Amino acid sequence: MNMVEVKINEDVKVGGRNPCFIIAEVGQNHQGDIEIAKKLIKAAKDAGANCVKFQKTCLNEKFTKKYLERPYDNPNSWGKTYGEHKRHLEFSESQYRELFKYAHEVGILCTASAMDMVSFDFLINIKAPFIKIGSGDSNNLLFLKYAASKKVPLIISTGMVDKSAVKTIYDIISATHKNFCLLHCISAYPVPYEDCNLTVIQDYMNTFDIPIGYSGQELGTAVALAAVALGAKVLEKHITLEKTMKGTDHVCSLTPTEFQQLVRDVRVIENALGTPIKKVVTSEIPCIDKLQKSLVMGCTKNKGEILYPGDVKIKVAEPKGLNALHFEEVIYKTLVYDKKEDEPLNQGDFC
Ligand SMILES: CC(=O)N[C@H](C=O)[C@@H](O)[C@H](O)[C@H](O)COP(=O)(O)O
Ligand SMILES: C=C(OP(=O)(O)O)C(=O)O
Repeated sequence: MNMVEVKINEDVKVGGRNPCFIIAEVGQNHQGDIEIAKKLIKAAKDAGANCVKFQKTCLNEKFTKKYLERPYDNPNSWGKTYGEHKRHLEFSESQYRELFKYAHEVGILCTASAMDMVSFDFLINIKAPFIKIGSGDSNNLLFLKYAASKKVPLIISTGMVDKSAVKTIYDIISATHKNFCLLHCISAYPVPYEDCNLTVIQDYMNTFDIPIGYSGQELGTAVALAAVALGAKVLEKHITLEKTMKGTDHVCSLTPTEFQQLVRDVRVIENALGTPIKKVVTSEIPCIDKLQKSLVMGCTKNKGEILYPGDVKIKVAEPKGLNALHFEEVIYKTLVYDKKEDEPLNQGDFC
């Protein structure tokens, strides 16, 4: 496991031995409604997430005019064209300030993905603690260089590209600073389980000397939990008030209750990962006392007689004899006391 930490602010560090940093991705699940956005901030806080995240886009920077004008005719659309749809989902600068203020009052870190350079500057301006760069920019080398030059903490997703592009992302940012994490991500809504390729997390951990995480768009929490067990130090999952709401991402999002269960289970897993040193632990002592086998006499024998293999048995006994691991050491030794069948055999009973 690499021990490198990323410093989000004075109080929050990601990676190393720190608990997994869990991001509740609101994205555009707020339906363009600031009250829903606030409910989601509160839900993220109540669920135990470390951070709540939005998506900030300057539409003319991210999309071509023609793309914005194309019809967006589907059940998740908030307008006739893609531009109208996206405009409906975009909060203004003052709304962002209100949301950041609300998150501060609620007591949860709040940030957004910068979907373009203008939005990146905007987020720096409103003092986002770190900036997320989503998979939509994993091939945007110009943007990545720009982001690197600003030297703010970054969390970067790597959907839609292959490993060589991920190395390029790493090279671009690390040429300027190392205060960033890479997230394994597959960009499909939802991701079929067989496409999650979670073991990429381990490959990233072996390749890059920065914290590695996972941004999951698959259904449910099982894959995300496995990501943490594999070593993810950042975990991002979408959150929604209701999966049946209109919008592309709701279906692959977690409800507040599911998000709470995810956070709870992540913490259980982290606790349970423990140490790779196999040892007897204190909580096993009652079971050792009750059920661990030890050496006892297989038959009645007298002082001076030799203990042949069939004379020593391994049984659960009370009181206990020697740990059964010592079986070989006892065989062919001579008894120094008379012993009845089933009596424990202890150090000093033979020579
Ligand atoms: C790759 C990327 O940006 N993905 C984002 C993060 O996961 C998504 O939230 C998209 O913004 C969303 O799926 C777009 O949906 P529509 O096109 O219906 O507004
Ligand atoms: C697209 C985003 O993230 P990801 O690629 O991790 O889904 C995002 O944060 O806006």
